[in-house]
Amino acid sequence: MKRDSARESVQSSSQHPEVVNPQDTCLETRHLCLDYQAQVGKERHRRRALDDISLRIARKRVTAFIGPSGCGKSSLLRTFNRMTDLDEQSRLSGKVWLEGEDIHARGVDVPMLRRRVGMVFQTPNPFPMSVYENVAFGLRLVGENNKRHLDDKVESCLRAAALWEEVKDRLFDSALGLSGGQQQRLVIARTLAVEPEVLLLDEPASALDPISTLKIEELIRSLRSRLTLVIVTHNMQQAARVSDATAFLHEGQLVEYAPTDQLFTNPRRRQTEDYITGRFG
Ligand SMILES: Nc1ncnc2c1ncn2[C@@H]1O[C@H](COP(=O)(O)OP(=O)(O)OP(=O)(O)O)[C@@H](O)[C@H]1O
Repeated sequence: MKRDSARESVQSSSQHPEVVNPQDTCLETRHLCLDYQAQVGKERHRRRALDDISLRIARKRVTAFIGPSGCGKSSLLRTFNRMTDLDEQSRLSGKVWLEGEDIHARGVDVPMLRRRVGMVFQTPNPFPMSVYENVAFGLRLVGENNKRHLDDKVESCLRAAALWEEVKDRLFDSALGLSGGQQQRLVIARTLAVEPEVLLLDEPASALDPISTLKIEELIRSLRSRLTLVIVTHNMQQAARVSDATAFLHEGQLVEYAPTDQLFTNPRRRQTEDYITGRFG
């Protein structure tokens, strides 16, 4: 399909009402573009990482972003808690709403936004302190020092992250002594402690062995009763296993967005089909 015609048809369906109803929407982007400065030899050029992305993310569901390397998956994820602000050279245009609130509106408290929209990265990054203190960290930061409350919260977050049984006898040991998979679940427990509404997961299992990966996938499924999850993954089987809706991106554009079973069994666009059948990417 010619790029222009593909783009036109994508844009005409870019609100994707069939995927997510307005009343079920947690996050929404409209005409979102992200440009950054690329260094080419001695010169700097503006490049586009996200090109006119409009989509809705359903509340208390798992949404996956898939696509070839460099297509903009992580950039899109990072716009949801304004992590893209950290690159002062990049420019964002368009809108992002969280529960109907414009996250770029004047006066938005960005640290509070990042509490509401937590993030977990590819490489587990526990703090160099005990398992207990990792989970209690965010709570202490907001002034919670009551030991009973902290104990209860640490336990409930470790249970929610499916880690309690494995660490209950070593709560005061260093978190750095846990396996990679346990560290990643600990990071998720730490993020849950401040009660985010959204959890962004950027390739959360790609550094883990298959059994740890399975545990993370089970955890993701179990957390959707509690919050909204958005996952970036290179692994299409993983997207198919864990997500309710999947967005396929290519060269910064949203090519197709559909319920996951539909996207993988009956993709509407040729580019999606080529990607999921391994013809490119
Ligand atoms: N601030 C930036 N500076 C330099 N390049 C950037 C910046 N932001 C995005 N890019 C580029 O934009 C493109 C999209 O990047 P992004 O990390 O979002 O892709 P991705 O789909 O997540 O890739 P991967 O699967 O390899 O992680 C890449 O070519 C990346 O190098």
